[in-house]
Amino acid sequence: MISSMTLKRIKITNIRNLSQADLTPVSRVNILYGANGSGKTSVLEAIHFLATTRSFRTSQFRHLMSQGAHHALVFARIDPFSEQRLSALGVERDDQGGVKARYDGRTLDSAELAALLPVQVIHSGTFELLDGSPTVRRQFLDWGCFHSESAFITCWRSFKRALKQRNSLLKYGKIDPVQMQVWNREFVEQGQALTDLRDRYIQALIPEFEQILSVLLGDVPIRLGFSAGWDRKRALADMLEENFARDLQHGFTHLGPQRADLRFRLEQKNAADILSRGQKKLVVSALKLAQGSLYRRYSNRPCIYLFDDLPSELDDKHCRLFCDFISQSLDQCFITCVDPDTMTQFWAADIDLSLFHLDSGRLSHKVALGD
Ligand SMILES: Nc1ncnc2c1ncn2[C@@H]1O[C@H](COP(=O)(O)OP(=O)(O)OP(=O)(O)O)[C@@H](O)[C@H]1O
Repeated sequence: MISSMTLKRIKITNIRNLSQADLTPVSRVNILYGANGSGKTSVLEAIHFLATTRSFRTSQFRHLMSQGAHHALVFARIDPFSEQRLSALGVERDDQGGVKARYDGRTLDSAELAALLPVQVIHSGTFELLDGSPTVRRQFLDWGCFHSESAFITCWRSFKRALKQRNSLLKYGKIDPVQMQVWNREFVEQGQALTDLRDRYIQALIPEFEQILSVLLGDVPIRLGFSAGWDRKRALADMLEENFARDLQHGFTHLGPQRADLRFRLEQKNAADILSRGQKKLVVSALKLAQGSLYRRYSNRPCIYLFDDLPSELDDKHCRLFCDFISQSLDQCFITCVDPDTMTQFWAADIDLSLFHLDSGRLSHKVALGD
C-alpha cells in the first residue's frame, strides 16, 4: 500500500509576485488557472523551493524572491510517512545567501530535504532533457539514483571530491605522484561504483519509460541508452593511465563518469532532431513519469508533480491520455493552465480535484470538480 504523502497546507511569502499566498490543496489534482503573468508558475516555483530550496527556472535566487523583499519563506504541513499526523516544514532564504530548512523542529541539510519531499517538474525547460547539455541529463539520472539507492549520495560525493582533487593537481601542474595515485584510486573506485548504480537504475527505468511512452505517444520506437562517460570495454583505471598526458596538457580529467550521458535514438538518429515539439513534450514527460513510477516502487511513497502549462503543445487527444495516466497514479499534482475549461474536461467525475484561481498574485480557491 502506497502512503499518501501530500502537501496539506502551503503558505507562501515573497516568491515572485506572490507576496502572501495560502493554499490548501487536495491530495491528487490541483489546477491553478489565471491570465498570463497572474502567478501560476510562481506557485509551482514556491513548491519547488520548499522541496529543494531552489528555483526550477533560474539559478539566481534573487529572481525567485519578490522584488524589494529581503527574504522568502514557504511553509507547509505534510505527513510524508503516513503517520496520520501533520508535521511542519519551512524553507527560508534571505538576500544575504542564508538558507534554512526546518522539519518537525530540526534543521535539514539539502540531501535530507530532497529525500523528504521528492518533486518532479515538467515545464518548457524540461525539453533540455532531449536537446540540452549532458549536465541536465546527468542531473535527471542522478535524481533517480539518489532516490532509489541509499549508497548513491556518499558514492557521488566521494567521486566528486576525487575528481576535484585530481583536476586541481592537473591544473597546477605540480604532480605529487603519491597524491595523484591516491586520488586516481579513489576516482576509479567511486567512479566504478557510481557507474554501476547509474547503469542499474537506467536498466530499471528503460522498460518503465517505454511502457509509459507507448501509452502517451503510441508506437514511436524511441530507444533510451546510457553512456558511462568512457568506453566501458576499457577498465576505468587503464583509461585514466592512457589519457594522463592529455589530461595534464589541458589541466582536467577528460573521460569518466563526469561525462556520463543518456542517448535518445529514433530510427538510428538523434530523436531530438526528428520529433515535433508535442512529441518531445510527451517523451520528456514519459521520462519524468517513469521516474516517479520507479520511485513509488522503491519507496512506497508517491511524488509531487508540478506541470507548468500542461496543455501547451498537446492536442486534446494527447492531453486526455496524459490526464488519464496521471489519474491512475497516486501522486499529488499541481497543474497550471490559462483556461480552466481546457483542463477540467479531461478528468473522471470522481477524481479528487480542486481549482485555484490566480489574479495578479492573489490566489483564491474555487470549487472542486463536481461541486
Ligand atoms: N522577483 C519577482 N518579483 C516580483 N514579481 C515577479 C518576479 N519575477 C517575476 N515576477 C512577475 O510575476 C508575475 C507572475 O509570473 P508567473 O510566471 O508566475 O506567471 P504565470 O501566471 O505563470 O504566467 P504565464 O501564463 O504567462 O506563464 C509576472 O508578471 C512576472 O513578471
